[in-house]
Amino acid sequence: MVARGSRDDTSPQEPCYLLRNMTSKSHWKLLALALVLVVVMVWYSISREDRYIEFFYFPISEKKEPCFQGEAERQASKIFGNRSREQPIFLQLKDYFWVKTPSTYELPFGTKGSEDLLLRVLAITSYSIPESIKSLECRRCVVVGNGHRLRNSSLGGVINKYDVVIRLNNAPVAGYEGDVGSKTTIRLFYPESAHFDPKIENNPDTLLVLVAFKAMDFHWIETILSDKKRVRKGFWKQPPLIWDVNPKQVRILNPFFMEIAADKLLSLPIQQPRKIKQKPTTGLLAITLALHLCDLVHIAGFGYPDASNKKQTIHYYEQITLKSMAGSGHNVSQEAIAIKRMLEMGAVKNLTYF
Ligand SMILES: CC(=O)N[C@H]1[C@H]([C@H](O)[C@H](O)CO)O[C@](OP(=O)(O)OC[C@H]2O[C@@H](n3ccc(N)nc3=O)[C@H](O)[C@@H]2O)(C(=O)O)C[C@@H]1O
Ligand SMILES: CC(=O)N[C@@H]1[C@@H](O)[C@H](O[C@@H]2O[C@H](CO)[C@H](O)[C@H](O)[C@H]2O)[C@@H](CO)O[C@H]1O
Repeated sequence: MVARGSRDDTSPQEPCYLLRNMTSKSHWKLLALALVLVVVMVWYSISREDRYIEFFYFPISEKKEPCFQGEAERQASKIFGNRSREQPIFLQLKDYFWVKTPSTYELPFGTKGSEDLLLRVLAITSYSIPESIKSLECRRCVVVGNGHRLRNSSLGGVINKYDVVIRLNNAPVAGYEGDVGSKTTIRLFYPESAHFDPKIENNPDTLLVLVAFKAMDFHWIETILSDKKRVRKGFWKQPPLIWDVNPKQVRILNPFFMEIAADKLLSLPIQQPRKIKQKPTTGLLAITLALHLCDLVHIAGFGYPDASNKKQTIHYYEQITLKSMAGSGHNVSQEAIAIKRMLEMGAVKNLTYF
């Protein structure tokens, strides 16, 4: 006989049994709900950490990638056509002084209307490709984007092994060597992005390549290099007033590369109404340049977070979000498509993920 009140003393019809049955059912429901909540929270935190699209990941190998002379050029001609073969990488004085090279477009896609200011800059800077690059049998290049994906990547050693390391804007090296390396062969910049100490963030022989967006950009570099009276107006952000660089290391990027990046990679109209000024990012421009300068092109640190990911920081070196880019004239989703296309066709390879 079982005593009253013990575990087995209720029959299914009794209210006590029903109550206990209900409680155990709601326990399961609660448990299931908690599980769903945990799954959602894990998924959310992973997606916030910017690690969720790992397509086209290119695992790093210790061996040097085989390099085939002319390979990037072959790929470039598929994307950009053959017209780019005759184009110099950097603008030359002779083309603006002895011959008045006509340009179809205004800056940033051409030099039309900015020739006089440009001439003054070309007279004090240089245009040659350094012997250290020219003499290479095969040019292995890496374009280092400023993306957050480089943070804690430990790619520094791998990046330093390339013959040519291309960096962008004010992306720092000092303090981030383990993730981004310390070698800088070429750095692309414009006045508003020149807020870096050229001596600390570059190597003694780094080429500083000006990407001109407006005639004032030529004027700024002239005042800096010739120590003339600085101009403060006409920039969307005050450029540095002192910038300690050797003019012989400064180059002016041929705006032709901006034109083909806009046209062939993003299908942007080159002649746009004054108000709508859409343009490729400096990173996409650098990839375009690399495909014309190098034999092998790898990229690292490219890729923006999803537009809905409002809190994800975009740079490896500072805490800013996609919001900072509103009004900058870039279409990052269109650029992602262009980069994926280049990855798929094997024109470039990615050291981070995309
Ligand atoms: C406020 C603003 O205008 N920001 C622009 C900044 C800013 O002017 C400079 O950093 C100087 O301070 O410059 C830009 O770009 P930014 O200097 O941020 O980055 C350089 C290039 O790296 C690639 N990138 C960056 C971050 C990220 N999450 N994914 C990436 O793929 C891009 O290809 C990018 O071009 C620029 O010049 O393109 C584009 C940005 O729009
Ligand atoms: C007309 C004008 O100066 N527009 C400015 C844009 O060029 C500038 O974009 C920035 O212009 C740069 C060139 O100067 C680069 O292209 C950079 O990628 C891009 O973000 C934005 C920045 O927030 O401010 C506007 O007022």
